[in-house]
Amino acid sequence: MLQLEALTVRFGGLTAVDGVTLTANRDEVLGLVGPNGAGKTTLFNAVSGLVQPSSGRIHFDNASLLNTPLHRRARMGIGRTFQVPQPLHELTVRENLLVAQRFGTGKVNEARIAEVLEFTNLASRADRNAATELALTELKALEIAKALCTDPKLLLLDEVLAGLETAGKRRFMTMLQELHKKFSVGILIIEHDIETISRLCDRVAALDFGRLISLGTPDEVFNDPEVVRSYTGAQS
Ligand SMILES: Nc1ncnc2c1ncn2[C@@H]1O[C@H](COP(=O)(O)OP(=O)(O)OP(=O)(O)O)[C@@H](O)[C@H]1O
Repeated sequence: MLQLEALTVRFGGLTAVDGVTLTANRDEVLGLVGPNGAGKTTLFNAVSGLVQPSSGRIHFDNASLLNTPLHRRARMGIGRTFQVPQPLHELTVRENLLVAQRFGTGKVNEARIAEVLEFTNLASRADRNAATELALTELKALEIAKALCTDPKLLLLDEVLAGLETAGKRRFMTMLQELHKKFSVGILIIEHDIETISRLCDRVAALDFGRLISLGTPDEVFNDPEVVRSYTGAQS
């Protein structure tokens, strides 16, 4: 579904993503890991259209994305969440979903919004102010809900579990597993916690200094000496 071919993103002299070739399929949960600054968010930004690649190709459902503006990519089925939840201030939870859906699909589908509110456990919070009246878990659920109501084929999740305590993390992981099946949406997730990635993901891609250094099952990748070296090197 998503195919990256030798994707490279440079910021001046810095190569943030360096020749990454990778495929993400609709029937899988694919984890993206790597030390801080490895290029994970930049790769997401290139796929969703926030940054322009310096070279390489991005295809989604066999169509090139290189000259495709942000809102068109959303309409093609690419949904994303951000590391820091970004609700629209002054608006309720439901209004946030309406705006996200309008942007992502060009129309409003109230039934889909009701289904998504129910699924993300936000139905009772639908008329609350999104910016001031939600707890962190609810804000994170809203990020997922905003992406889900655009009917995505692929969800890019940027550290959605960060900051949650263990029980909240577990509930959230279950929700992600369920939405993957119920809405048949592929997931590409950035996450630092190895246990979370191991439980959630079918495959893992590891980046270091922008390069793809390992790709395989969670076991294969986390036991790959180059991946171990990239993490221990980053900490020393
Ligand atoms: N807009 C930008 N301009 C200049 N440099 C940038 C920009 N965005 C990212 N970078 C640099 O590109 C590199 C990759 O950053 P990126 O945020 O993609 O890494 P990451 O793997 O997502 O890190 P983290 O796990 O800390 O979120 C870093 O060195 C970062 O400082």
